[in-house]
Amino acid sequence: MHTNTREPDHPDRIRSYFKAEIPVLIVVTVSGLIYNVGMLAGPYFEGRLAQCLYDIIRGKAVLRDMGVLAAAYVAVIFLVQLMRAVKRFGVRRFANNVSRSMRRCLYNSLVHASQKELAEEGLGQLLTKAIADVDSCVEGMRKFTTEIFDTGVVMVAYIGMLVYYDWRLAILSCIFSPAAYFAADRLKKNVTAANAAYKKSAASLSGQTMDRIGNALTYRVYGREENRNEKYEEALADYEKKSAAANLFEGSMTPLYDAIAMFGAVMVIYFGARNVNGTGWTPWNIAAFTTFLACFTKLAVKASHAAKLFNAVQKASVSWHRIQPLMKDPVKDTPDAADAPVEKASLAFRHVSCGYDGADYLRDLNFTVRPGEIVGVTGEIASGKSLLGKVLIGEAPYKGMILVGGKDFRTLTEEEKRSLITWMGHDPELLNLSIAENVSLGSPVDTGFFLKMTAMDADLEAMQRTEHGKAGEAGTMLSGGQQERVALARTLAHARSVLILDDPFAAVDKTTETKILQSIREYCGDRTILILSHRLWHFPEFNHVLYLHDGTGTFLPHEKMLEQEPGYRTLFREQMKGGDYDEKS
Ligand SMILES: Nc1ncnc2c1ncn2[C@@H]1O[C@H](COP(=O)(O)OP(=O)(O)OP(=O)(O)O)[C@@H](O)[C@H]1O
Repeated sequence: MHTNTREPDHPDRIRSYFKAEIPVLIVVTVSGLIYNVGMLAGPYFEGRLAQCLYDIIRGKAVLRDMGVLAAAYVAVIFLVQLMRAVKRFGVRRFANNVSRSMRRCLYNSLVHASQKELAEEGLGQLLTKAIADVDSCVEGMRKFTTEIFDTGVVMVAYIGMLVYYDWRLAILSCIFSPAAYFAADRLKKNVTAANAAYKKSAASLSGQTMDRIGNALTYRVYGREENRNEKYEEALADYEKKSAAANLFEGSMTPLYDAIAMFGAVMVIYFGARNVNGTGWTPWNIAAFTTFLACFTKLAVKASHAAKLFNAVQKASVSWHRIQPLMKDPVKDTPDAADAPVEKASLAFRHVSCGYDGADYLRDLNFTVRPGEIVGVTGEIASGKSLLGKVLIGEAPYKGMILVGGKDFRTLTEEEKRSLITWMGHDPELLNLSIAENVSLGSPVDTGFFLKMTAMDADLEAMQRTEHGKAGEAGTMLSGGQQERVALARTLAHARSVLILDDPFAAVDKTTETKILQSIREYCGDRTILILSHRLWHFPEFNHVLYLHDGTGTFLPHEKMLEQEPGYRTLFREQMKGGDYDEKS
């Protein structure tokens, strides 16, 4: 959708969101001031009308005076209400714009969050919680902006009016509002706690829902549906309970504040009557009494809103603190990488150690791969092949030094990393688009060429489909091997200087593997290539082998590796006997 809104300069600062909306906030301020100061017209005219009626009865005024007063009243109220509509529209617009900015920021942040982070928290939970927090934060900002005028400005105006009429009675009658505030403050902890519990429960419920949908087949096949249903019902019951508690707290606050604040009304009626009788602090007529009482009643109602505002701001600030770490400057996509020239870049590891959660799974890796070279990386299961790839896309931490094209990897920006390194992981991550769109990702590339490179052209022909056919949700309209080859075509279509392919041939037969590898060699002539694989068929043709074992790596040409590393020798010989390969070729 087209929008004129400015994005906040610092998405992690709440002030920035207000700053980005200054034009809208100016409209809100002007209309808000007119509306709220205009609210005094009500009590003022009501007082004047009551006085006029009294004067008519006593013969001191005529009906026409009443008519003029009433007409002026209606005109002023019309203007005031018009300003109210303008202000409301402005505040809504402000809230919508902020919500859009925050959601965009959140989406960007989640898209760029590390796989590890997402896997640990659970995407469903993270998303639901974060969206609920954005909503509650924006709602707090909206209420704050509204109430600054509808409550703040108008309360000051009403208090000014009360002081003007009788300052002593003003103090006496208003003392009850702070008491309502005090009650609000005492209760805010409960409101916050009930809300936090409600959000946690909502997140857990959506996690369970996603789990139930995503793993439906597994539950059915293994007869665990009943079990899951029970868990789901439990989560649902918990959600209902927490949601009711949160709503109850919020809903019961306002009547309580109103009741406390209304005590002041008793003071106004008692001491006001004395003023009219001439025995109070200030001599009053009927108009003064009516205006004072009307002002006071409106003030009391506003005071209860102030307590509500307090709760909304409190709730918003709790939510804001939770989402603030996700509100980062948006990571910009690289300008079409498929178009940018690919520079030759070597890859060098110098005393690199890496792992997860502070542990070094691999230690002291040292090797250099030059442009045009292919290195086969292998090792036993869970030896750290994928870890090596993850390090090179910034998904796993490392110590030591990695040089890409002579530049320290650590000092590269996200954009620079993406313009140098292309990675293909285990999960094809196909989008629910056409096969061709999955390859191009919007870049003007010859998708047919890359699909041919990965031998997908023959499959499409056999299926009597074209590259413009759908890949299905997460690629489910294709077989596992086909999904992998579409993902490989995508990687090749966007290949930069360094290409890391993590198990690219896991689901293809030997003939196809040979054919694809041949195409890669021809197309990727000057690129630096790392093939992480446990299939060693083509390793003798590679420039070097990196054999991962015992928490470190040996880097040698294949023949030397066979001589020096008995583990590698065994792996290779086992496979050459045909044990690990299908023998379709
Ligand atoms: N996100 C993670 N957090 C913590 N440990 C992890 C994580 N991912 C992998 N590991 C562990 O790191 C080790 C290396 O895993 P990795 O996937 O790199 O091995 P691999 O050689 O590619 O395995 P395979 O041959 O099965 O593909 C394993 O012990 C694994 O359990």
